[in-house]
Amino acid sequence: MTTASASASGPVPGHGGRGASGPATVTATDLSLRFGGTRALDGVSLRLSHGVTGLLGPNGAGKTTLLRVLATAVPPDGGRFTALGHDPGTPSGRLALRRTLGYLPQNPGFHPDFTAFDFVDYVAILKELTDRTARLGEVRRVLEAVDLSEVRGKRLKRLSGGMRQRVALAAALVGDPGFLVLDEPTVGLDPEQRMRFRELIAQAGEGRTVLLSTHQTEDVAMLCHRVVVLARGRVRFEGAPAELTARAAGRVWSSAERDPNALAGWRTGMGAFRNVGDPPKGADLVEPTLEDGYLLVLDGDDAAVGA
Ligand SMILES: Nc1ncnc2c1ncn2[C@@H]1O[C@H](COP(=O)(O)OP(=O)(O)OP(=O)(O)O)[C@@H](O)[C@H]1O
Repeated sequence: MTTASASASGPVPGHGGRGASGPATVTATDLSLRFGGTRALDGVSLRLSHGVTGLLGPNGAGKTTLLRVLATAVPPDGGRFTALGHDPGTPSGRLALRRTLGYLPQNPGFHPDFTAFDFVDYVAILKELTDRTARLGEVRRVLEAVDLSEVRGKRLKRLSGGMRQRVALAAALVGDPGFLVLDEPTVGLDPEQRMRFRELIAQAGEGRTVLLSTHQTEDVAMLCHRVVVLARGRVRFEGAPAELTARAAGRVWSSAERDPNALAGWRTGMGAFRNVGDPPKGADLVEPTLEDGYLLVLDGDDAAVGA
């Protein structure tokens, strides 16, 4: 298995097999989970393979809940899934899966007085790396992989938000997991940090199954070989990013005023309105983006929230 040990500089790689879809490594069937009257997951079925799959969806779509289920943090009420050949429905399968899982939760819960090294070492201990020499070597390796060797002795409260996100990624990479679950890891990063982070995730996706939840359609366009769109606890789309973009072919147009018949419309930096939906006759059609396809896959209400 390739590890994420390359330098963090340079462009985001179009890593091997980006457009391909290999054999399924994670298969979920009809997953459901309710919180009181809320159906956070309402019959989610999907298949993941090696490489980075993006998970898009508006606020409250169920993304974090799905990631928590797949990371075995919470059991589903219904349905099942297998990951890397393990069935978390059984105690032994759950333990085996946890041993090969890397999870970057939405709020990693850092102890601010830990140094970067101590935090990752603490995670390594929790991940049962019992041989001290091997464990410390692994901590150094993952901190090097995310380009943080130089600040490993700094307390977390003294690191920037972007550095802390990289510490969280390093913690998720401990033990070379086969399945990496990342919940909005690029949130709050500035554009340069986001590019560096995307490269790290792309590297992590080589030879691994990575599921990445994000609100950034550019994250998906730049590093994912597959994309799943979730809304109201259901899968609305599963396929290649180019297929999602293609959904908007002939359905995006520019106009001087907002088109009231458009499903969604917004003013661009150039002052014109960009509309998605069913264009009127003679509309000034423009090239679609993945975001347009995403908005079209969500219907009216969801699109308003998801934009
Ligand atoms: N522990 C909980 N108790 C009650 N309701 C919950 C709980 N966790 C999630 N929910 C509800 O389940 C639904 C899905 O929430 P979830 O956090 O999975 O969405 P999300 O797509 O990750 O949203 P966001 O993009 O805002 O992070 C929401 O309606 C949320 O309020």
